[in-house]
Amino acid sequence: MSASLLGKASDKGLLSFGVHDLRDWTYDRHRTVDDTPYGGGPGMVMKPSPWGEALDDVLTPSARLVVPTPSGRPFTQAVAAEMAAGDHLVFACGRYEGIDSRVMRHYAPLVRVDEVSIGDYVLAGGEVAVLVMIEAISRLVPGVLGNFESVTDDSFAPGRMETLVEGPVFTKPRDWRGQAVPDVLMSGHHGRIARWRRDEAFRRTAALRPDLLARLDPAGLDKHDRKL
Ligand SMILES: Nc1cc(-c2ccc3ccn(Cc4ccc(CN5CCCCC5)cc4)c3c2)n[nH]1
Repeated sequence: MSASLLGKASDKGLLSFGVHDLRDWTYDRHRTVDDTPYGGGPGMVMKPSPWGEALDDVLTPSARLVVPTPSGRPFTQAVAAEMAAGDHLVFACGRYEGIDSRVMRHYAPLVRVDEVSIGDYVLAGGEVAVLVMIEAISRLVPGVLGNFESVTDDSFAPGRMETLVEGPVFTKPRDWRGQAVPDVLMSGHHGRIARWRRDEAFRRTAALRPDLLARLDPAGLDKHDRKL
């Protein structure tokens, strides 16, 4: 029995994973996957032919091809939720300076192709970006997370803001190094606790992520509070 989140999901038959080695689709002695860029420039570019052979074997008509790249569409919670609704995701992990652009163009008429960035910084390849996306997507698949609670409310539907706007959290002991847990959380008054958490969440978000605040639906948050 696996201990990991994804291992458990796999054991439960909620998700299945396959990892493929691009070099299995090379046919030269050196198993070449890269070459110099046309037009010059730094580094190497991944050849289109191994990718074409591999993706012809791995893709299915209902698959969605996800290609991490520094300049792609931002990967957000909403994109994660969109991808979690699908039944087959194929992630193409590039290296070097990226994959020959003709590969994405070739598959665009056949399957949904998304070139996606996980942030405005440059990694050495797509693998770590894919791990980030797999974790963010998998936790939104029903049954994968044990505590899938309170996100069923439509104002907190997965992919909305429920995991991006949160207040401070506390657990035992009640006093730690001279800091006490806020009294309201000990009151047992769920209405007051919900309101305090919402206010703290807004306060933290205003301070750290004012850009998110603009997109928040206060009505939704209020509605959520009333539900508690
Ligand atoms: N969010 C995020 C995703 C990635 C990511 C994802 C996948 C791959 C595959 C390779 N790399 C490395 C790399 C390095 C530099 C460039 C830019 N370079 C400029 C000059 C002309 C050619 C292109 C592109 C790719 C990747 C990087 N980084 N950050």
